[in-house]
Amino acid sequence: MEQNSKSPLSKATNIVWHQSSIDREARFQQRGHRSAILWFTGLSGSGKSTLANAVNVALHKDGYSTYVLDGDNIRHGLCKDLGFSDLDREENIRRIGEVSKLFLDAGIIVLTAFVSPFRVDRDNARSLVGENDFIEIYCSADLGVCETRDTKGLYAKARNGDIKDFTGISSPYEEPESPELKIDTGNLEIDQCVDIVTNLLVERKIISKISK
Ligand SMILES: Nc1ncnc2c1ncn2[C@@H]1O[C@H](COP(=O)(O)OS(=O)(=O)O)[C@@H](OP(=O)(O)O)[C@H]1O
Ligand SMILES: Nc1ncnc2c1ncn2[C@@H]1O[C@H](COP(=O)(O)OP(=O)(O)O)[C@@H](O)[C@H]1O
Repeated sequence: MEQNSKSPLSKATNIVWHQSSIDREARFQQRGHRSAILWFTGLSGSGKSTLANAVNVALHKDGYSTYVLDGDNIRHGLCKDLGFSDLDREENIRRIGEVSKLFLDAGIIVLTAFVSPFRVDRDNARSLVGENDFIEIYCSADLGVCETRDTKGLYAKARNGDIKDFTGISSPYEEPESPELKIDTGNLEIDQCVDIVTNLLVERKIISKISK
């Protein structure tokens, strides 16, 4: 199978896809649960990291194999060469999509917490995997709420002009049109948000049950 042969970034020639002898079904049998990508998106301060980490704790406690990829952390390593221009964000999300796909193949429920402001970039990440494997979770909190939280003081800096291209202030956020979940993280308690996510995982038979 050819991979990314049409990507302008692709320099791969004479490369042949190597099929692993252990597939997702085998990992599912061993682990007792399916893998999935839980793609949290929303403004800075909307609660992506908090919710992804709380869901992670709930799943881990029940023995499910999980991993969180968080924007702030990934930008210290894998994506430390990238800034916040539209093109850099596109490349950031492209890499995260590819890494998430590897986690999916490894049988892990991967939770990604990135602003991922552009619809086309999120849709490209979705298109890398099967429709049932990608769960887009829109952490929907008003800009005013996010700005009031401003845990890192970034909104204040963006308003002052000390940070350029800041999402919601000087760079756009394109709301998801039909996410699997839209969660009112501006008003709901974190535990309520966690229940919404874990209930969907049970409903979709990714996990069999979750303890409350
Ligand atoms: N210009 C600008 N715009 C948005 N966010 C900024 C910016 N500069 C720094 N930060 C901090 O970086 C975090 C967002 O990184 P992401 O990798 O999630 O961004 S993106 O998906 O590539 O748009 C984001 O983290 P969260 O607050 O957790 O969302 C910010 O803390
Ligand atoms: N559902 C929620 N209700 C109240 N406060 C929240 C909620 N989710 C997150 N927070 C708080 O909002 C702030 C920003 O959350 P964070 O998870 O860092 O957002 P993001 O990752 O989207 O930037 C933190 O102080 C966090 O404790």
